[in-house]
Amino acid sequence: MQNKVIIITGASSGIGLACAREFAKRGAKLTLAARSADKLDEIKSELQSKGSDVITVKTDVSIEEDCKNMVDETIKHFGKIDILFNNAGISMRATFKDVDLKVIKQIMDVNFWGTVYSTKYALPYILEQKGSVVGVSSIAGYVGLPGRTGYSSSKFAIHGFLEALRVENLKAGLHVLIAAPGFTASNVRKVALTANGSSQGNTPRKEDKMMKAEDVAVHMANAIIKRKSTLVLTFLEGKFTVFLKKFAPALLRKLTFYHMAKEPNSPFK
Ligand SMILES: NC(=O)c1ccc[n+]([C@@H]2O[C@H](COP(=O)([O-])OP(=O)(O)OC[C@H]3O[C@@H](n4cnc5c(N)ncnc54)[C@H](O)[C@@H]3O)[C@@H](O)[C@H]2O)c1
Repeated sequence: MQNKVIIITGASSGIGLACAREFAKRGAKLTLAARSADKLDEIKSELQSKGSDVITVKTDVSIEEDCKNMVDETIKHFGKIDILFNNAGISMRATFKDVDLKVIKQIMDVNFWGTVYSTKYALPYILEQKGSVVGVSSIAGYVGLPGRTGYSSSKFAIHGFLEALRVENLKAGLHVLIAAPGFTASNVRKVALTANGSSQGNTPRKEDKMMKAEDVAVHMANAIIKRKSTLVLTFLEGKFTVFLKKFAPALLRKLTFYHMAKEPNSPFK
């Protein structure tokens, strides 16, 4: 990753922040994008004190103009883009029967449209470098998860978008990685949207029993360097789910239902 220019969306916490630290450690030059300028500036200072070349761009990825600006600022400072790491994302916790449709729309705007806008403006520069577009998906992008209709839809949509993009640019030398971490300790569950669009405010799972974002970041960096097409992390929630989806989908539906229904205050039983 030495001297590669990488844009990371959603770099202010969780997997995005851990990737910023990991990629910087490996010599990358970074554009850190998220909505909170203060948080980004703290991270920039930390990484700059270790000698990294880093800029921050306050960006709401659900706003097309912000994504264009993120790319323009990167080109202004670094002159090229090698890798776009589409990581910004939000989740939900409500059944479709109860959920306000604005919640589904908000999730699509951030997870799907954020990826589409960012990729649209960064792609011409990435093609010049024969670089990489990464989409941080989820196991919810392989199997529809109950209580997560909007989240699963957004991740399935990312898979379709990135798979098509990969084939379209086969001859141009573009690398596309679809990465699906399993449960990883982060803010994603705490800030997940409820039926009326408010934040859930707490996590229903034991975050300390999950993968660490720092470990996920090492796998992400290795998968980018090896130009892998997919990365599915963890056996039980990850590889096993993808295997069952292919060979025993009815069994997977039952296991998914009972596994997710066990969560405290699960919105479905
Ligand atoms: N943590 C997990 O268990 C897990 C599992 C699978 C996939 N993922 C995916 O990993 C990615 C990162 O999530 P995380 O777990 O680190 O959660 P997180 O909540 O800690 O991080 C999400 C990041 O996205 C940013 N973000 C949210 N909305 C944004 C917007 N409109 N514009 C710009 N930035 C925005 C947040 O500020 C934050 O920096 C997400 O796409 C998530 O779906 C997470």
